[in-house]
Amino acid sequence: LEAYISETTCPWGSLSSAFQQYVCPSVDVVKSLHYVGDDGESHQRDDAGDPKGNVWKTFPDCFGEYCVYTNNDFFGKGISLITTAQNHVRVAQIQVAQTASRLDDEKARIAKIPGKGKGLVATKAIRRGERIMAARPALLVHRNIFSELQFEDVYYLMDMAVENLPRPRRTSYLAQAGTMGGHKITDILFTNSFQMGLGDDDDGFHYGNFPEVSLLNHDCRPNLAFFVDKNLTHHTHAVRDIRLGEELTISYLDPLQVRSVRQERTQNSLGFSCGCSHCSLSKKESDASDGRLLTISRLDGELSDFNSKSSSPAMVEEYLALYKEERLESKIANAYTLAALNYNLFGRADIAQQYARLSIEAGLLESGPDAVGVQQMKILADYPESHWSWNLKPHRP
Ligand SMILES: C[S@@+](CC[C@H](N)C(=O)[O-])C[C@H]1O[C@@H](n2cnc3c(N)ncnc32)[C@H](O)[C@@H]1O
Repeated sequence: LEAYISETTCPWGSLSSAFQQYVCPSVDVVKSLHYVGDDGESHQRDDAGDPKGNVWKTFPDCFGEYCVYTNNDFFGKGISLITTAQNHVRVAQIQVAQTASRLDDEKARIAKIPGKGKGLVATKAIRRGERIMAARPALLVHRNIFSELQFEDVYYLMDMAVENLPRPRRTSYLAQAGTMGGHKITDILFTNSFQMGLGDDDDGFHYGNFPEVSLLNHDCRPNLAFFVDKNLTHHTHAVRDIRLGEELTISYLDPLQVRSVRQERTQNSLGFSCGCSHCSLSKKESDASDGRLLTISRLDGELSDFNSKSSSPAMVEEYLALYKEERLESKIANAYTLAALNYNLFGRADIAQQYARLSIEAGLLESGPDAVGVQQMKILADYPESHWSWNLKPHRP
């Protein structure tokens, strides 16, 4: 028995309605009203939608502070954690509808991508702002196990965590590529994980594995942005219009770095030689790109120094033009934030508001509605003249 519940409304009144429709759609959530317990019988959930009783299993073999915790029902598909008791409590307290991960099958299909293995390609034209996927983790692993435990103990915990997942979840975990070699289950984690925090402290740092997301290859100029929200859901949205047949990509690294640094990172930390179009530019084109990235970095420093005497509207416009020329749509929210703040410092409320709205739109795709930067730009967009930055450096053309 399942209930279909409409969830999510967009809180951002100041955005264009076309954009809101993409970023904050109303979604049908499948919420199961019954669950199958360990006894194999069907049981009813309580009013909050959670199964009665503790459905987390804790396994007796722990190493140091780290144990395996598995819940066959969490997020509708099951999850295993290798973590401390404190972090287990943090995850167990998350109250979300039991929605399974979803990839809109109408938007993408699996394809072989030359030089990259498998990947996802668009099966229809996709507009900027459209959601591609919302995915839930199969495995969360505390990062300290790799520095604090012996390798044999790490492998034992990894094997146990995956072995205990429900069969479909285990199968999708094992279907992911592992490209670094060594212990297969650990290799899969390193090839396909995202670093994420479960709290504000260092103890919250984990590697999260989302099998549905793992088919997305890397591009230094990707067409998707992603973020993981506080309920551990991984969201991917289009950051520009995408053509039918185009590969869907995310960036595994900071796209503002110059080519040699990006390539060093993919080769030495991620274990592959990047074959994306931006890394394949001729030396001349790549040198020009690196020059723009270095200028962006210099202008960023000037525009972030709110006492700087040299900042000007022309500098802001040059900075944004370089972002566009560099095709940095997947990481442009911060640039619009700096533009909004600087125009507000110059006492130009109208332009500051325009850039604050662009920053909110980009920020919703890059970091989600709860991000501090998005909240702050909302205040500036609505009340520029009450903002701390208002007219501190009046600029008269
Ligand atoms: C998360 S998986 C992506 C899906 C993978 N291609 C597959 O077949 O399952 C990451 C791996 O894909 C390959 N890959 C991703 N982006 C690439 C790129 N830009 N250039 C070359 N290989 C890439 C690398 O082998 C990398 O370790």
